[in-house]
Amino acid sequence: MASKTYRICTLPGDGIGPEIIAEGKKVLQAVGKRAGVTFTCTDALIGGAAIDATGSPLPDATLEAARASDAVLLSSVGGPKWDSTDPNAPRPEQGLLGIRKGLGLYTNLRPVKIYDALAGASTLRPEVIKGVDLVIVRELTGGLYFGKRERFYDEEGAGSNGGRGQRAYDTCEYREYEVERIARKAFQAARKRRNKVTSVDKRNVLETSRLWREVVHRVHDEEFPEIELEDLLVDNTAMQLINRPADFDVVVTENMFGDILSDEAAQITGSLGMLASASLGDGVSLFEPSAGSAPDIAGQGIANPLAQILSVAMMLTYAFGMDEQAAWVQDGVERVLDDGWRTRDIADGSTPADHVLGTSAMGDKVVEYLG
Ligand SMILES: NC(=O)c1ccc[n+]([C@@H]2O[C@H](COP(=O)([O-])OP(=O)(O)OC[C@H]3O[C@@H](n4cnc5c(N)ncnc54)[C@H](O)[C@@H]3O)[C@@H](O)[C@H]2O)c1
Ligand SMILES: CC(C)[C@H](C(=O)O)[C@@H](O)C(=O)O
Ligand SMILES: [Mg+2]
Repeated sequence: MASKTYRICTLPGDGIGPEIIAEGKKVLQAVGKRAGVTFTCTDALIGGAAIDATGSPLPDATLEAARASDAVLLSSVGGPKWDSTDPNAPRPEQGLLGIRKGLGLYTNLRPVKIYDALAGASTLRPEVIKGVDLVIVRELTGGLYFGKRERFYDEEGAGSNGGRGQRAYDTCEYREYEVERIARKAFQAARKRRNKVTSVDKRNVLETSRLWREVVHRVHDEEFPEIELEDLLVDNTAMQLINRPADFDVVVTENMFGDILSDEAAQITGSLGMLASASLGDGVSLFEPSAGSAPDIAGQGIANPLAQILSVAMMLTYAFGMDEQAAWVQDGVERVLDDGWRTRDIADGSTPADHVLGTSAMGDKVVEYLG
């Protein structure tokens, strides 16, 4: 009988993207071989690479290929090469936002977990980060990222240069159903974890936040009364994440707050290079590291591929229901770390030089330790 085949649309993107996605594919192929499943990976263009080749950060062909696949594995986009001063020039990040919107990926899960072996890599004291195991549930297709925006000249906009000056605005908008569905995802996630949700907003200032809090509470009271629900203002959350990170279980918040808080939470683990993410909607899902294209280390073969590899584990769980195989990957990563193998970003003074691996060698190591 022919083995089951899953078609994966792979998007290498820019900077370290092509280097780390190669390691994700390597691990995926090793899992497929052991599980008797075929994974076919087909690359498509996104971000700066797509701008260079086609003029668009998200060519139609890419969105079509993503829609026709069983899952999408993305790396990262962006870099100084495409940082134009022309506000109308295409930006790589538009490709990422476009595919999130195009696939209707309104839920972004960003798990943050401390690996015992990496406790020393964090800038926080070991007793503060002990037991940290939280997930940020970030709303991904609304808010400031997708609101009406404009930049224009007017009299009032003038700076010290006088005359007509520039003026710009972005708008933040949320509809009730958008808050409702992400709240539901957060409570459902909490049911499978420690039954606690922290909802983050800025209700003392923003109307969208007042709507957010109201709707989150309604969904809670009507559908998930057994879950513990805590409200926190976003500025306080930024502080509490550093102060008492182990107290958080599920943190649900709107798009922009989730972007900022997830980088902060990632740093609790010591490196952005460890944080995987899953973007889910009602159709094809997308899996990607939370970090960016790291232009400062691109092309050197030293980037940490573990977030990409852990994104593959999330893909196995969420897209294919292959929990057992996802655990092979997660356990493999954990044992690699337990045995002292590191990439440069998570190495410290006590790491022997022969245990500091490059990107590709780290991918090989995970394959060696699978399961
Ligand atoms: N999902 C995405 O595609 C995504 C996410 C964030 C930023 N970006 C884009 O990436 C570009 C660079 O942004 P930035 O420098 O602010 O953020 P970044 O996440 O690329 O890098 C921040 C720091 O973390 C380090 N880092 C990130 N990933 C790493 C890895 N895998 N291994 C080791 N170190 C790693 C980098 O070297 C850098 O010092 C920008 O164009 C930005 O828009 C893309
Ligand atoms: C690159 C950028 C558009 C993106 C975001 O802000 O969502 C990134 O920072 C992320 O966290 O995935
Ligand atoms: Mg971000």
